[in-house]
This record gives sequence, structure tokens and C-alpha cells, in this order.
Amino acid sequence: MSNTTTATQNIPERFWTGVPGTFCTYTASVRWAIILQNAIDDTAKEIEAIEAGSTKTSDKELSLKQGNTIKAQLVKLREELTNDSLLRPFTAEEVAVSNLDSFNDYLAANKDEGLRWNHAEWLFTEIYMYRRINCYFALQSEWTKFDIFNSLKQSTFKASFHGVVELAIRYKNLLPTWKQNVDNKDWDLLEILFKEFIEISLWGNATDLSLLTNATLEDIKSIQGAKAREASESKILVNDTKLAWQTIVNANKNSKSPVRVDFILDNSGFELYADLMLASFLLNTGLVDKCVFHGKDVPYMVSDVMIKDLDILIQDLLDREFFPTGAASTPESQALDLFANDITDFRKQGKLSIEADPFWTTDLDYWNLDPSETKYNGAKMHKELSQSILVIFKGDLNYRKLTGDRTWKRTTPWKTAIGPLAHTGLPTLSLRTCKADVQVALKEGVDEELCALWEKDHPGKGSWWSSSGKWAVICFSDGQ
Ligand SMILES: O=P(O)(O)OC[C@H]1O[C@](O)(CO)[C@@H](O)[C@@H]1O
Ligand SMILES: [Mg+2]
Ligand SMILES: [Mn+2]
Repeated sequence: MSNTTTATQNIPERFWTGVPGTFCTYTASVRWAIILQNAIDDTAKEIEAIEAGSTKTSDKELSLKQGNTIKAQLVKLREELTNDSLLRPFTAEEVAVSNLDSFNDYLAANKDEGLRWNHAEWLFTEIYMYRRINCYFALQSEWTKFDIFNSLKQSTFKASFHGVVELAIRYKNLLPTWKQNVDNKDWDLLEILFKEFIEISLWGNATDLSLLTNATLEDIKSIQGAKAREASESKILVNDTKLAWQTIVNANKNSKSPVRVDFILDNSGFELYADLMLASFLLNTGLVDKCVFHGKDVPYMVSDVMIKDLDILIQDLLDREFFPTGAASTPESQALDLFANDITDFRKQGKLSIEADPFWTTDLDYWNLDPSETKYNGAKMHKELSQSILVIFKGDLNYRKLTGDRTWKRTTPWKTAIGPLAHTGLPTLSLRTCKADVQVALKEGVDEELCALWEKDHPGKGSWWSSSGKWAVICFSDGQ
């Protein structure tokens, strides 16, 4: 099978939909249909809101007409999926409104394979689905900017109230100590705090809308608090936090200035909030001079961050109806205001910025984050990230793209699994709660132990422990 990554011997195949017994196949045959149905239902709700006048539009009649077209197209897309149709190329009309060349090049290069929804590479097909959804909206003038996942992103963030307030108070209490450390660093203390905020950012990734389809408020609370993080320490199967810390210390001591850290973001809402906490620890302590966030240019994977989601998050934090912490004078309200205002100030000062290059929503894995990939912005992004002393990749999909979503032996060394990216000069850190089949960098025996443990309650599915979101990994590469 040819693809955009150079095929070399000893590199295992990617995960394919349709292969029995995998979480990949379960996702393609069960989860995608649910995600599409939710998109259909949410489009219908928006149409109703336009009809009722609660959503204002400049041209009501046209909005309604276009909305119904989109809804019908989504229904057909769902049928394509359930009928296991061939994966069609994007049309010229679609290509004109979105960056889709990599998808069509891939489909053309593999046209003899008879790629279908349930017989194709998981990574490609899943991204292809989100891009197909997006095209329907992008093509309708009144709906171009509409984010079909917005209401779900917002309601889940609202349900994160408890975790949000707890972290804001932690921030407010720590801020004086952080500021004392700008000129006079207590390195041991900072290392302890770094570890804490790395874990906050890591477990922030457990709040995932595509997996938490039926989560209750209690479920969400149970994974977001400090107690939950403490209890989860033993669930971090690979922990390279120390190596990442050393990278930051070295950059400081060698006064390589300005020190910049990049975040390849994953989900909006609580995870983005947790990432902002980590970034503000780095900025407030003077460990880092600038953080650059990378989000998505289209609605994607249900919950992924778009640039506007950062603005919405700040508004939510300041909105006492969204987060009902009472009068402006309560400690909770003050903590939320303080954090939101500090983030806004960082943005104004240029210490924090957010971008969304189309590279991040292509089907390409991160072996293409390489000077040699000049067609779809891989080289451009590599050059951009080269200004950074550490690039933090958040979440599961980024982990899949780092490892190529390949059927590696689970003890494969991290630097083998990330291919060329291990040697092109970028220090990288992956913070991932495990939500897919691909798994690498484990010590001998760990997989066997976890498979046996998971098998007890999930007969025949022991290896799916790595798709449960209950374990996590922190993997570092110095890029040398
Ligand atoms: O938001 P995250 O952590 O990237 O998770 C999304 C991932 O979860 C899944 O929905 C489930 O495995 C994958 O399709 C995708 O890789
Ligand atoms: Mg997700
Ligand atoms: Mn995501």
C-alpha cells in the first residue's frame, strides 16, 4: 500500500478498519455512526432555532434552505458509512473551499485498493470523515462559520464547573510564589510544580467529548479534581517528565532567549483550560518567555480547539451565569476573573498566541513534520516549531499521528515509533491519555499485565485497555 510517508522495511502497517477485534474497527462500525447522528440532530436543532428566531441570521429563508440541504447531505453521509461505500474523492467544489489536496492525492495513489469506510486506514478515514462533514457547512454561505460541535463543547465545559473552580483557586494561591521565582529561582520547588502542571494538562485530555458520549456530571467531576490526579499517578505508564524539565532548565541556564514553548493542542473546554494553566505556570515563573498554541482551522474530532474557542473560553470564565460562583467578591469569582484576565494580558503582551495552520487537519502523520515535506506545510511547520525549545503534543490523536497509528509492538522504543521526527532537531513531549489501539514505549511485561487485568471485566478485549482512557503516557524525545 503506497501512501504519503515513505514506505520502508520493518515499519509495520497502520491500523485498518474492518480488521476484527480492534477498537479501531469498533470505532468505524459503531462510534462514527453515533457521531454523525449527533451532527444531524444538532443541525436540526439549529434549524429549529433559526425558525423560532432564537438564532438570528441576516437572511432567514436562505439560512433555513441551506440548513436543510446540509442536513440531507449529512444523512446521506451516514448512509455511505453504514452501507460501507467506497471512499470518494473530494469534489472540485469542495476542494475550492478547503485544503483537501492531500486527501485526494492519497485516494488517487491508492485507487486500486478499493478503499471503503470499513476497509481503509483508520487514521486517514477518521480525518476524512470530519473533513467531509465540514465541507457541507463550508459550501453554504450562511453556515460557513457555523461550528457544528460548538454546543457540545460548551455544555461539557459548563459541566466542568467543579474542576474549573478548583484549578482557578490553586492558580490564585500559587501566583505570588510563582512571581517570587522570576528573579530568584528555587529550582527544586519549580520542578515539583512543573510535574503538577504537566499532570493537570495530561489528565485534562481525559475529558474527551468523542468518548464521553454519555458522561454524567459526576463522571466528569471524578476525573478532573486534584484527588483524582493523585490517585491516577500509578496509571502513567511511561513518565519522561524529568527529561522535559531538564530541557527547560537548560534553556534557562544557557539563557537562550527568548525561551519559547509550543503546544499542539487537542480539545477545547477543560483540556484547553488545563493547557492554559500549564502555559501560565511557565510564563508567570519566567521559565518561558512565550507560548505558542496551535489549534485547528475547521471543526474537527468533535472537541478540538479552534482559535475562536480560546476567546469563548475566556468569555465563559468571566460569565457568572455560565459559571455561577456568585457575586464578584466571592473567592471563586475572583479566582476565575484573575485567571481569565491574566490570560488576556498574556495575549496582549504577545506572550501567548494561537495559530491554526491547515497542516494540523490534513490526514498526514507527523513523520511528515519534516523539512522534506514541502507540499502540505510539513516543512513549514517544522521550521516554525524549530524556534521552540519544547513542542508539547496533546492528546490521543496527536499520539496516533506521532507514531503513524501503526501496529507497533507495544515495547517499541519511542524514538523508533516517531520515525524521522526523532532526529530533526525538535525536542518533543507527548501527553496522552490512551484512547486507541496503538501503544508503544512500554517496559517488557506491562502490556501483558494490563491485558490480563482488562480481560477480566472485558472478555475477549484485554488489549483494549489502551483505548479506555484510564491510562496515560508522557513521552519525550530530544530530537537529536
Ligand atoms: O481528543 P483526543 O485525545 O485526540 O482523542 C480523540 C481520539 O479518540 C478517539 O475518538 C477514540 O480513540 C480517536 O478516534 C481519536 O484519536
Ligand atoms: Mg476527542
Ligand atoms: Mn481531540
